[in-house]
Amino acid sequence: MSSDMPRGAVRVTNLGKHYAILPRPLRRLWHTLLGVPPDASEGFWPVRHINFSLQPGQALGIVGLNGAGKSTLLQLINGALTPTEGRVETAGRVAALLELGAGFNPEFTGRENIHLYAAALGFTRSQILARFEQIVTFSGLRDYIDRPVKTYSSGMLVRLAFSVASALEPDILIIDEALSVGDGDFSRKSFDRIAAIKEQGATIILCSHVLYHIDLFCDHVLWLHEGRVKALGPTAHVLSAYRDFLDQDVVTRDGLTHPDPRTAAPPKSAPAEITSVEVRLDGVSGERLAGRSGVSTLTVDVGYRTRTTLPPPHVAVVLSSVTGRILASHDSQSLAVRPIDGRGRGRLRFVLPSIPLTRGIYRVGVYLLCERARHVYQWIDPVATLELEQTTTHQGYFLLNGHWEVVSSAPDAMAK
Ligand SMILES: Nc1ncnc2c1ncn2[C@@H]1O[C@H](COP(=O)(O)OP(=O)(O)OP(=O)(O)O)[C@@H](O)[C@H]1O
Repeated sequence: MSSDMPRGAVRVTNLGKHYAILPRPLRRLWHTLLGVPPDASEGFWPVRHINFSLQPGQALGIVGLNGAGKSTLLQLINGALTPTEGRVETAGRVAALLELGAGFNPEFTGRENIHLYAAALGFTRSQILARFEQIVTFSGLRDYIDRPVKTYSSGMLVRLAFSVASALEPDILIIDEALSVGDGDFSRKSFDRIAAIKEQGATIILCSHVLYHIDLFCDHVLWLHEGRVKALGPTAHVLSAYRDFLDQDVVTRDGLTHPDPRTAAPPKSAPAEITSVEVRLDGVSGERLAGRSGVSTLTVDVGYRTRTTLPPPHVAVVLSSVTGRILASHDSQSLAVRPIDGRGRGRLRFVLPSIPLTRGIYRVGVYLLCERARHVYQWIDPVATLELEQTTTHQGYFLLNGHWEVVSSAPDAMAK
């Protein structure tokens, strides 16, 4: 905690964490018996030379491949890990949702853990009691609150951890991916709460492989690569560079990370799911469709089912290159009404006339989103591939909706 910083501010200076690796048993014995610290060459730095600062109310996204050091960095910021070099300064109350249930004592009940967690953040007993009902209600764990948390499923732990962390008016909220582990309905509520906490002026640090969420919530992004800062800056700039990197790396990366699993089944308790998709190009339906650039009409019909108690969801159609880079998307937020029948079923159609893409192969993906288009219930990407032919010589991905005009037929003055 630093006194010269306003509440919600974060300052990270030359931060690094070193882990010793002592592969040979004899050397391990030597270090253990004599207490000799290993030198820096005998190990590795999961993160090093990290510098950034956040003003109150800023939202920083952290991206990077698996093993890039994201979780290590978040744990250092939260104080769960001690830096080997450099320092972290924070001002105000820091709440973190790191690994599943981190910070909970497994032997204690949910109720006891809520009290412990809140007390550690500086709340008095009466302040905790005033918030207790709200925490339990939000978590949906009333029937389990007096059971030891070691009996909770991973989804239940996430619910409890998020409910506590977010109810305690944090000045700084740190979230590590964990929300994707919760079930669909809870994730949906959680994203609304993060948005509300952000609107109240808290600083947010969010690590996620789902770039859509980073794009939605964060104004700045830090891209970690092999423990070092590869880029740090406004979201649009850094995400664009990171997406380029993922595109180039698509072959070697495959299977190592999961920023774009091509098809995501909804969790078992998903409140909404895609029930049917039909993609047509000039009236012909299928998974591999041929058409004409600037001429053909793309139609995508999406059927979905949702709980009748929920507001109707949104649907988005995403067009990507063959490497998976998103070129354009269009969601149903422009539709004021999205009727669902008595069983929660609905169907929407997206129509794209004179498809404005140049010659090439493109993927069509379909996404089902919550009513505010924050939480993704399910996506299928690709659902179809388009192969477009073109008679003109225009280059790039998009056909520009422009035209040429003759300004003058006089000879070019420069030629004189
Ligand atoms: N306690 C530890 N001892 C030794 N190495 C560790 C320890 N914790 C993490 N590491 C290593 O540090 C590196 C960074 O791990 P970290 O979990 O921070 O990456 P990450 O970017 O969060 O990855 P992911 O996206 O898979 O969660 C990895 O190589 C990991 O194996």
